[in-house]
Amino acid sequence: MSAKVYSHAKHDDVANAVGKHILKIQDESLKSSSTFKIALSGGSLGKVLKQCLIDNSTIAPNVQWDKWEVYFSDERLVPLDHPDSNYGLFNEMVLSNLPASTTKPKVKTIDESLLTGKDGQVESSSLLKDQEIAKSYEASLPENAKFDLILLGCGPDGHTCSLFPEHKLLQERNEFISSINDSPKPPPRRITFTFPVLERATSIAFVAEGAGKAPILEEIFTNKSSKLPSKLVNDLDTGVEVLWFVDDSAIEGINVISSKY
Ligand SMILES: O=C1O[C@H](COP(=O)(O)O)[C@@H](O)[C@H](O)[C@H]1O
Repeated sequence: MSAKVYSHAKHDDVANAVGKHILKIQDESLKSSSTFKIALSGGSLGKVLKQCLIDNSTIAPNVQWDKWEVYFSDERLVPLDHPDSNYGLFNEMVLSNLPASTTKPKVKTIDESLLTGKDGQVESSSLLKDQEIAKSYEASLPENAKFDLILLGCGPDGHTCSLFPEHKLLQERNEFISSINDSPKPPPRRITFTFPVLERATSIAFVAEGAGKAPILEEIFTNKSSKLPSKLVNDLDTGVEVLWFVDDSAIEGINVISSKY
């Protein structure tokens, strides 16, 4: 299945399209399950999520928050209230803006207690500690690490989750969640979904906006032999649907077929 690209001129329309897709997969998933299992990313996605899930008066009332199980496709190994935390971003943008009467979703975060030493201070990097955090997060994943929807970002270097170009984690086949302590983008200590999790998903949706993303999108969509992590997601042949939600500036001048969602 090849990746489909949905492009809109304005940021608001991109956010609206992302929101419509989330509702579509939510509704389909809830026909056969009591919960909707979604994984989120950090970075620029936070703003998009606020716009579609909180501010959009057509979409917001149809989000069945009480049935959502929220995970993170990658997480930075920092306290949950640290500005670098992907959970922290989601909390700031979305959770903290939910009306008080709304039943909150179940949100699976890293076990923050594993970050700190006996004195309560965040411990400096330790491979074993980071592996323990990854194992503990893996234990909280849905059965068979199967997600209904995974929302991804694409960094200007083509990374997605915390899977970076040419990093050995691109080959990981034994773990669903791996730790990385040499992330080229700060902070260096993170945990991340691996390809076996991405392969099992029902739907994967990238969100990438701005002219700054155009050079990397050009490589992803026009260089057939590229091994960039986001391109490897496009190439998955496990039946997972892969969609891209972009603005026109992110694909300007690129030979890629796009439509409106
Ligand atoms: O470090 C990260 O970066 C990617 C891409 O972020 P963006 O701001 O360029 O959209 C993000 O998807 C990932 O979750 C995050 O940890």
